Amino acid sequence: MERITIAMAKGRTANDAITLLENADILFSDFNEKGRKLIFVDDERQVNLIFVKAVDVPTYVENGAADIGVVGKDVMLESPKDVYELVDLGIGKCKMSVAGFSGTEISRLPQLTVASKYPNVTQSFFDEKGIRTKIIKLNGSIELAPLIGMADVIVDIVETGTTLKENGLVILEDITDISARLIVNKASYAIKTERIQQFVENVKRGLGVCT
Ligand SMILES: Nc1ncnc2c1ncn2[C@@H]1O[C@H](COP(=O)(O)OP(=O)(O)OP(=O)(O)O)[C@@H](O)[C@H]1O
Ligand SMILES: O=P(O)(O)OC[C@H]1O[C@H](OP(=O)(O)OP(=O)(O)O)[C@H](O)[C@@H]1O
Repeated sequence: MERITIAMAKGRTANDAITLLENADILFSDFNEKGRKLIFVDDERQVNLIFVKAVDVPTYVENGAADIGVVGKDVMLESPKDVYELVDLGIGKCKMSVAGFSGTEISRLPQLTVASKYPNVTQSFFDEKGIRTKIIKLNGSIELAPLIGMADVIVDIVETGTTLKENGLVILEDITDISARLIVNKASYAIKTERIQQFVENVKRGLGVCT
């Protein structure tokens, strides 16, 4: 049997992703969410699991360092990669939204300053609306930007809405729903077709998705 390598993030989606693999009969008995181990090997089923930063998952898959990846749709939208996106895994559900102070009229401003971790998605979204923007790329604590006057609005992930609420912000417009996707390296899919198709079928069966 050919060995396959799966890349995923050891962040908030890791536990659900591990459960998905378990449902597909792939077990990493020594996995511990609090541990710092970055690579796990299942010799019986010929699967390696590597933990990388969420935004790097598609890079590992595109370059063939991993055959398969589990990654948020937000990451794929921001930096599209030349990979196959095969399954919506239905975990890591959240949405990407424009948020700001209640009553902010986006289209009234001559130029909108937007803070975001997602500058490319932000640019396309406002370009499509014909709204001129200045985009400030941040890597975290995005909700702070309107509070200190650095941006008029933000584009960020909203899950429970707690972060917005606790900072006195509201959703002004939703951009898109987000969930984790299973992505596959194109060459791996060509070379290890049966092995990868079998893996994908097992994952889908574990998800309860009809194939
Ligand atoms: N509340 C949330 N905030 C951010 N991402 C969320 C949330 N809920 C689900 N997600 C999904 O989980 C992924 C983020 O996972 P993770 O926490 O590992 O990455 P991260 O926020 O970039 O963390 P880090 O910068 O610490 O690596 C996102 O790409 C998104 O698809
Ligand atoms: O709607 P909620 O459930 O409150 O979740 C949304 C928040 O979670 C994420 O931040 P994260 O925890 O990744 O922190 P950071 O971006 O500030 O690093 C995201 O950027 C929002 O700030």
